[in-house]
Amino acid sequence: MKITVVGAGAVGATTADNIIRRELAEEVVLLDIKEGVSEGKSLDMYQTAALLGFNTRPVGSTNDYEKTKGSDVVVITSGLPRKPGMTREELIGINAGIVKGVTENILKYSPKAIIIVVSNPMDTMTYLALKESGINKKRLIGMGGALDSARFKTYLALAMDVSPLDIHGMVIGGHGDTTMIPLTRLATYNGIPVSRFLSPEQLEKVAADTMVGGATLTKLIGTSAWYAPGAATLLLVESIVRNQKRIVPCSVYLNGEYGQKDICMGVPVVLGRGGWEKVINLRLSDAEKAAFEKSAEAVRSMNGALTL
Ligand SMILES: NC(=O)C1=CN([C@@H]2O[C@H](COP(=O)(O)OP(=O)(O)OC[C@H]3O[C@@H](n4cnc5c(N)ncnc54)[C@H](O)[C@@H]3O)[C@@H](O)[C@H]2O)C=CC1
Ligand SMILES: O=C([O-])CC(=O)C(=O)O
Repeated sequence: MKITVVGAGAVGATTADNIIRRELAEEVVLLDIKEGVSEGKSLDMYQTAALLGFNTRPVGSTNDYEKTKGSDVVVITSGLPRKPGMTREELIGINAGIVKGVTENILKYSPKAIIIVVSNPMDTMTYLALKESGINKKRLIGMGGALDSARFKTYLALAMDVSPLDIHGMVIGGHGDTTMIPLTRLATYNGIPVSRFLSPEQLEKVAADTMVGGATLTKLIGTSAWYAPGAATLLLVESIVRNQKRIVPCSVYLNGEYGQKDICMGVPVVLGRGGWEKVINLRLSDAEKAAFEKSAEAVRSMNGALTL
């Protein structure tokens, strides 16, 4: 097994570090355009092997795609992160060019790779990568819902003062401050609806905090988050590589599912060795359906800004 992570910045390096610690591959290639950075970070990570006890080999590459040859899974994190006060959507101008170029280069050397897109605005970048590459839709997966769901569970756990491990919940829709849909009605505390423990006002606050989860961290840190994004990306990679068939909300190409066509946005999918293997159809309430439609409209209008 060989995995490549493009972009050795905050999210890319954290993702690679998580992957090597879990020994998900023999080799993990970290590629960046900045001279020496991916080589340096890979060597730094490898120096933890003797301390932490793993055998995966991280390899750095300054924009040399030959080194990525034959990768089974590729994670694309290259691109600008937002600054406080910005939306993810404002990154489209620069990141579209980066994601397009990176996808082309990756597929030249790893034509069979499963590609996970992290760069923002993620739903539109996933759509772009799919349209430009023409690869099988099941091999293109956008990471957003895994992170948003982790934030949702964290805020629920904090409000209830319980362990996040006992909370189940999902966020679907677009990965944007106003487009994500925390499914409060379906969230449970080990199978018990969370509405038994929190008031409607408390649940509304949890949902609102979840939606601006990324913006809150960007304001605090000065750039966007990386620990939870790196861990959420690991969840996708692990389910694929180990064929775990986990259900994870991911941005995938919809062709009629959830009433949407020709769009990538977040829905629960089963992840295994084939990529996203099937969409899980939730029975949404009328209000949730309306929120999904509104979210799709916003994502679609962002996609309209692409020159395909
Ligand atoms: N989908 C999600 O849930 C999340 C998405 N993101 C997005 O991920 C992206 C990366 O964020 P950070 O790692 O914090 O940014 P960063 O600035 O720390 O790292 C980005 C890296 O990409 C590299 N890069 C730029 N152009 C490249 C190219 N053509 N080829 C290879 N490498 C290139 C840069 O040199 C830099 O090292 C941003 O677009 C951010 O908005 C971040 C967190 C969560
Ligand atoms: O907030 C951002 O711009 C980065 C991101 O997508 C997230 O952390 O959810």
